[in-house]
Order: sequence, then structure tokens, then C-alpha cells
Amino acid sequence: MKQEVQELIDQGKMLPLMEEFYTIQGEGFHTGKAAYFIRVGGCDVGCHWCDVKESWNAELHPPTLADEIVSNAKKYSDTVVITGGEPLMWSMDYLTKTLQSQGVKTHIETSGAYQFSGTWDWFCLSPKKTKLPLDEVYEQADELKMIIHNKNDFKFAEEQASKVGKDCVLFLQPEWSKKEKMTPMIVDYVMDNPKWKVSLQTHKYLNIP
Ligand SMILES: C[S@@+](CC[C@H](N)C(=O)[O-])C[C@H]1O[C@@H](n2cnc3c(N)ncnc32)[C@H](O)[C@@H]1O
Ligand SMILES: Nc1nc2[nH]cc(C(=O)O)c2c(=O)[nH]1
Ligand code: SF4
Ligand SMILES: [Mg+2]
Repeated sequence: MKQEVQELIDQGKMLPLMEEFYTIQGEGFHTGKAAYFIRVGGCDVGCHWCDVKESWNAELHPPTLADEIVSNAKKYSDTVVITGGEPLMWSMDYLTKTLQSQGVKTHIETSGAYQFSGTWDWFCLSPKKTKLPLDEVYEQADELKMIIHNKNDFKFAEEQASKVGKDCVLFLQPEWSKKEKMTPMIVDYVMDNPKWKVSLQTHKYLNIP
């Protein structure tokens, strides 16, 4: 890669952009809210059930100027969701400051496995067993969204819930390929443990991005 491009990436002024789209937030606390999604490439957390494996190899996604991403995003929405891939693999400071300076709210979807950066109006933390969140990240979480793929994941969810702040909203979300089996178990679990809420990937039911 050219040195100038690498420098801009290091400064967070360029990011490997996989896709951007205006849709409805399908999951978690802000379900149902219109938002512009920015999907940044690169992830090595390695979830075997990941629903965007095409995002993993950052080299497949062209380095794109953050200023261009911002000027495009604000045409669509006053709320941007930055996801991936794993957005915290990259410095989010410049992108989020620029969005906020133009009156756009910044939301993130992250595993928390990389160094914290960015200024966030909403921080959704979705921890993974293969690469746990860094200690510094738990206190940032406005929302904890645990994916339930099998029964053992309830225990992991409780362990992770003990690490976030008391105002963090707690969600259990069925892993999509196991939803027929796990959703009824999540429903029972939430009725028995009402500090949790159910989150569904509603965009997949609606057949929207
Ligand atoms: C694709 S990830 C990208 C952001 C970040 N890498 C993360 O995992 O939080 C976006 C959200 O989708 C969730 N997710 C990914 N694959 C899923 C699946 N098969 N079923 C349910 N949720 C899934 C993740 O846990 C995360 O909350
Ligand atoms: N509609 C919609 N809502 C989402 N919420 C989180 C998503 C993600 O992939 O991060 C996502 C997504 O891909 N589409
Ligand atoms: S951390 Fe997120 S993007 Fe990375 S593999 Fe897991 S679900 Fe996919
Ligand atoms: Mg998704």
C-alpha cells in the first residue's frame, strides 16, 4: 500500500469501506429506527456463525476518505451506525468527531476486542468468546447484546453482564441459524431473568439490508 494511504488510515482519515446503506436498525435498543449504516472491513475475531464473513479481509475493501463517508451519510440520516467487520480495528476518532460536528449521531456495533476510540452517542457491545472485550471497553457500553448459539452461551452472557455498568441495557439475541431452537429458550430465560430483553434480527424478517 502507498505510504500516503497508510498514513491516512493510521490517522483514521481513511477507512476500508465495505458498504454503506440507509436502512432500519434491525437489532437491539434502537430497533426500528432509520439509520445510515457504514460497514468497515477487517475482523479477525473469527465467529464461526458470523453473518458477514465477506467483511473479514480488510484488503478486499477500498481505503475511502472519512470526509467522503461523512458528506454522503448526512444526506441520508441524522444517525449513523458504524459496524463491520470490527470497527475498533481502526481509529474512529476522526470519523466520529466529524460526524458529530455536522450534527449526526454516532452509534457503533462492536465486539470490543480492540482498543477503544471514537466519540459515541450509542455504544453497542457484543462480546465474543474467541476474543474478549478489552477491560477498558466494558464501561463504554450503553447496550450489551449477547448472541445465543447454544445453551452454554447463557452462562457466558451472565459473565459479561457482570462487567458492564449498571445502566447498560441487556439483550439476548438468537444466532440466526439456530433461531428455531434458541428463541424459545431465550423467551423462557428472559421471563425467568427479567433484567434481560429479547433482541431479534428484525431486518432479516423484513427482508431489508
Ligand atoms: C456482523 S457484527 C459487526 C460488528 C462487530 N464485529 C460485532 O460483532 O459486534 C454486527 C452484529 O451482528 C451480530 N451477529 C453476527 N452474526 C450473527 C448471527 N449469525 N446471528 C445473530 N447475530 C449475529 C454480532 O454479534 C453483532 O452484534
Ligand atoms: N438493518 C440492519 N440492522 C443491523 N444492526 C446491526 C447490524 C450489523 O450488521 O451490524 C445490522 C444490519 O446489517 N442491518
Ligand atoms: S466479531 Fe463481528 S464481524 Fe467479527 S466475526 Fe464476529 S460477528 Fe463477525
Ligand atoms: Mg448485520
